[in-house]
Amino acid sequence: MNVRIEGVSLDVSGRRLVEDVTIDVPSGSTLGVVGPNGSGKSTLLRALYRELQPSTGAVLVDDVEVGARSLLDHARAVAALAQQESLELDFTVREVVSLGRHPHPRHADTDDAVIREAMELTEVSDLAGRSVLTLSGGERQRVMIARALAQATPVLVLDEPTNHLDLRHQLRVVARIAASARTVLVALHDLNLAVSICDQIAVMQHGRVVACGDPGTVLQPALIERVYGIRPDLVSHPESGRPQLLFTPDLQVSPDERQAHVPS
Ligand SMILES: Nc1ncnc2c1ncn2[C@@H]1O[C@H](COP(=O)(O)OP(=O)(O)OP(=O)(O)O)[C@@H](O)[C@H]1O
Repeated sequence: MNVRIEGVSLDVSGRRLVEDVTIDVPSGSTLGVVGPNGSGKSTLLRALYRELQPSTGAVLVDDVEVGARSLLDHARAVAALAQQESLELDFTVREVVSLGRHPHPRHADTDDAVIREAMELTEVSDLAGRSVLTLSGGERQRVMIARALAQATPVLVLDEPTNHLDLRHQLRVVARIAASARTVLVALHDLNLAVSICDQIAVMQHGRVVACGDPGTVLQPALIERVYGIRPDLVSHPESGRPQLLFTPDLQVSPDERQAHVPS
């Protein structure tokens, strides 16, 4: 299913947080949404999973406005991992993942196979019988991703799925989801991961998309410096030839700033 975000503006509590965003996400492709803290990534994605209604414009999934579908039909089309999912119930990992099957008619064999596959991809099968209340941050995050996968939707919205994930899971889990047949919209902070796994990247700043397109073309040092205030060096990956960004930490601290951080 394709996704089209068409002239979308979003207001929350009387404040415009996203302004006039238009992006086409072809069926089966992955869109990375990047940008500094507070640039509007989560707010934009919330319109995809119907937590926010556009003030102007429309979000279309498979050419149908998301608000025009019944909640059940929407849940069969779009699954989402929000940034702050609470998990306070004393459920086992398998029970939480199986919640993803809720929008579908019960079919034990299919449900088992889809749940098993989701748990394998996110590498939580070994945790199946554990209470989610006992999990580490990264383990919980992988369970929440597995729940979204178990919903088996053609469109997947992931808001910072790499939160809490270690290097292996950042590189394996999220990359494998992006490579799947699903249409994926994913907010990411790691620009090198975005370059590696996304078909196109939208860069947000102050609620607007300031650049969108092929990752290698969009993520140029000058644009990154303008948006983030940090200038990276651009190199080619020695094996894939893909562009990679090298960042140098800003270690220059003035004596005054250094003093300000010392507790008295
Ligand atoms: N309910 C709200 N009321 C008022 N302002 C809000 C509300 N929710 C978000 N904002 C503001 O909207 C802006 C965009 O927030 P959003 O969460 O979309 O940013 P983000 O790009 O996802 O940031 P981050 O990288 O920190 O997750 C921020 O300035 C935020 O403070």
